[in-house]
Amino acid sequence: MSDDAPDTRTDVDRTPPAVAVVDAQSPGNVGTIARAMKNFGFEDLLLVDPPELDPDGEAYGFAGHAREDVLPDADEITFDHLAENYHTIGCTAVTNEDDRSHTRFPYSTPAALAERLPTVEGPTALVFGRERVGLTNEELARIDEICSIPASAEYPVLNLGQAATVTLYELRSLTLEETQLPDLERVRAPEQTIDRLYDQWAALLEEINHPAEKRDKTMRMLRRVYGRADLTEREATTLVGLLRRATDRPAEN
Ligand SMILES: C[S@@+](CC[C@H](N)C(=O)[O-])C[C@H]1O[C@@H](n2cnc3c(N)ncnc32)[C@H](O)[C@@H]1O
Repeated sequence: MSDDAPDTRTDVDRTPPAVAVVDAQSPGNVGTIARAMKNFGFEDLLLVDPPELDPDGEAYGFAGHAREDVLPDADEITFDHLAENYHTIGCTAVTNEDDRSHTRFPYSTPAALAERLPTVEGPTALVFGRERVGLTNEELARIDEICSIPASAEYPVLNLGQAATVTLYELRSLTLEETQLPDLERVRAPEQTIDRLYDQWAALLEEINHPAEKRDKTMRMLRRVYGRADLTEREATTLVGLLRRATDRPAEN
């Protein structure tokens, strides 16, 4: 963010949640999660009972640029330490059958969590479970709240790497002040350029002897079309140029 750009996010807690993975059975999953963390600005990876992470193996192979920091900086901790020192958010697929249990219910979606997490005090951790069996009921019972990704009712269980990636994407407002995407607002056509476009259209309607009684209606239609089109400056000036050439064109014999 540039120095003079207004920061509308001053109320956001700047400490993003840690990401904890419990008993990740495959090193590749740890690498995938580390990469997603780096993509979406998360830094603190906590590993409970991790597999061996060989620097020449799958974890580092899948981690992309996270092999430089997120992965080597990961902390190995116990589940007890996690439960006792963090506000824990257990990520798990929740289904209709879970609505009477206090283990997986109630839940927040990741999008709802992104809104509410800044109001939670102290260190927080998103907790992901094993690829094969997820988080056990005993582990879920010690977790403070549940987060579940809305997915197909027929098949709501994502694989571990996908679940972490979707969740971190939804929570990116907690970590990223800006993304790589160019600001569309900066390239949008200003009002003066759009006015020039309408002036050129009016000149063209005149040029082609569009019936006088239809001109207002036609101009209204054009304003609606361009209003929906959300033109960039470059698009609008190109159209102005083309219309000007059509208007200036000498009459054909
Ligand atoms: C392949 S799943 C585990 C499947 C296991 N049979 C279960 O039902 O939990 C691996 C991990 O991905 C995460 N996960 C998968 N689907 C999810 C969803 N819809 N919402 C939130 N987390 C999900 C959970 O952390 C889960 O422990």
